[in-house]
This record gives sequence, C-alpha cells and structure tokens, in this order.
Amino acid sequence: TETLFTPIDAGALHAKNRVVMAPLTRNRADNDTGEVGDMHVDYYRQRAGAGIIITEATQISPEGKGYFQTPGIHTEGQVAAWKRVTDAVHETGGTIVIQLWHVGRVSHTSLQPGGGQPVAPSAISAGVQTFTADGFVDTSTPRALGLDEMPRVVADYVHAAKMAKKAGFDGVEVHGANGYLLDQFLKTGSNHRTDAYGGSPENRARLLLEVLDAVTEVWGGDRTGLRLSPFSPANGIEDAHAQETAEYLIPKLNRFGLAYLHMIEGATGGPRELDEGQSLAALRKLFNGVYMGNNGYDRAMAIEAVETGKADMVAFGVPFIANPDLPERLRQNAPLNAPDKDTFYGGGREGYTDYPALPETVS
Ligand SMILES: C=C(C(=O)O)c1ccccc1
Repeated sequence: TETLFTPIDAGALHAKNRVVMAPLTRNRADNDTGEVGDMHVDYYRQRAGAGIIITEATQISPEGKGYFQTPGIHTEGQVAAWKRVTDAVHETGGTIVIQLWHVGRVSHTSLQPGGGQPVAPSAISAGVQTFTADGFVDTSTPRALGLDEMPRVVADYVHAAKMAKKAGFDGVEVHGANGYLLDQFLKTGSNHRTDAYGGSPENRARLLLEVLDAVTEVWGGDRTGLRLSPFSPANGIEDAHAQETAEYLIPKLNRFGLAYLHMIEGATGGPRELDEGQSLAALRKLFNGVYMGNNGYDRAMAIEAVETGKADMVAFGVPFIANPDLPERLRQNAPLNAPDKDTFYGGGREGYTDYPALPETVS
C-alpha cells in the first residue's frame, strides 16, 4: 500500500517518498544580483532527503521581484549560481524543482526597475507590507498591465523556464497562489479588468492558462507543477466567488498533464477551516493528476492523508526549516527540532544551515 514513505512518480519527477519541501522564502540571496550562494548550496543539499524539493519562490524578471534579497532565474549569473545547488542536490540523490514567481502588486517602487510602479491586473493596492532594504514598507500602488503587455509577461515566464532548464532543475512549479500576479488575475478583489483578462472565471483564468501553455511547451506537462491557494487571504487577496473560480480552473488544468497540483488548504500558514459552500474535496476530484496537500500538516495528518487517498504527497514548510532530515525523522517518529522564527527571513547561516540532523544511525 502507498504510504507517506513510499516512492511516487509525479509526472516525470521521481520522488523517493511523499514528503515534499514546500517553497520557503528566506531572503538570503544577493540583493543586487539576485544570485544564491554557498550557503544555499548547503541548505538545499542538507534537505535532499525530501521526495521533491520545491525551491523558495524565485522571480522570473526584475519586474517580478517584490522583496529584499529574493533570488531570480532570469540572468546567466543566476543560472550559474542555481546550477551549484541542483548539482549538489542531485549528487545527494534528490529531486528539485524551482518555483517561478511574479509578485505583481506585492512590491515597492524601490524594488522595481527604474523605481517604477509594480504591475498588476488593475491599479488596486494590495494593502499589505513588503520587506525592502529599509525594512517593512507599504506595497506601492500598481499600474494596470496593458492588454498589449500580456504576451511579454508570458514571454518572461518562458525565458525563466528555459533558464531553469539550463540551471539543471528537474522541473518547475508555477506560483499561482498567495495573492501574487497570477492569483491577482484569478480573483475578483484584485482584477477589475473589462477586457478578455477580467470579469468571468474564464477571463480571470486566462493569463494563468496561457502561462501554463507556454511553460509546459518548454518543460512538458510532466515536469511542470502548479501551486494554488483558492481560499487563502494571503497578501490582501480575495475572491467573491472562490469556489466557482476554482471549479472552473481546475478541470482546465487536466489537458496539460501536469506533474502535480500543489494546493494550499485554507489560509496560508493559518486556519485550515473553509467558509460555507467551500470544499477542497470537490476540487481534488476535478484534478486527474498527483495532488500535493499543504498547510499545517503534522506527522499523523500527513500519514493519514496519504493512506486514505486524500493526498498523494504532502508539502511541509516550517518543519523543513528546522529539520533538514525531516522525512527520516517522520519515518522514525523522532523528535523534531524547534524552529527559530527570528531567523526565518534574512541573515546568514544561523537558523539556515545550522539545524542538526539526527545523529548518524549506524545501520
Ligand atoms: C513567496 C511567498 C509566498 O508564497 O507566500 C512568501 C514571500 C515572503 C514571505 C513569506 C512567503
């Protein structure tokens, strides 16, 4: 029988177990170059015991950057830097995909090319804060992307997808969650467009489906994942018709033959409870591929979810920060290291590469 600790092929992605390292922003890349460095090589190598590592969110273009010291995957220097990470993970027997990210309106002029306004479906502020060289600041009011700019945005995803291939990743995850650009187009609170990219669920899903079409052209559907958060309020996002939007979108994904659908179940990093009329089980039934559940799972929940078929894989965020060997600890039901919240974002090796693994058990 399938358990949390048995292998699975998520499309063409071979996973030795069902324990996934969720994408975790850690704000430790070089801010000027967007390049990762030596400590990222150690951090990801230490966690190569994951069935699949999904990297931290990585911007596809300068416009797609929304926070201080987040990495990119659009320059040759960034490719060379990431290649050291993928080589180290592969030498250690791991599987690693990179999360392709465009923040849309969750950004600040100081982080934007030429100090310009962030871009979004409509000129509506996220109403949240982001993290810049000067600490936390209110996100800047975005400008609405012109209809004529949509092909260029899709082309930016294609460029990053190709650079991810050069960097030696096993695949990519398109970030369609947490109130960032693609989620901003999907949802009614942020998308007030009156053209073909706004209004109906079909129109609001258009850009995401165009991006998936283009990215699967580069990678094949079987090496392309997608992350969604239908019911999360993260980064000031809301949808007046969340269930309807998701029930429109998810069947439309099946034609791509995606490696997996990564679903944030409830509020990102928060309550798993849904509103009246909302159902994750209904959404799961609409997807024909590998379903990866995420959000607040503990060991017992994850084991039960896989053994009862509620999920094929489970992604863990914070537990993987503090436990480089999380899959082994879960398998042994060993105690977990406590995470240090003060070193989640920014800083150096402390709270990043210095969490201990279990003492080597001499087999
Ligand atoms: C990429 C993020 C997400 O998907 O929520 C993120 C960004 C900054 C801090 C935490 C998480």
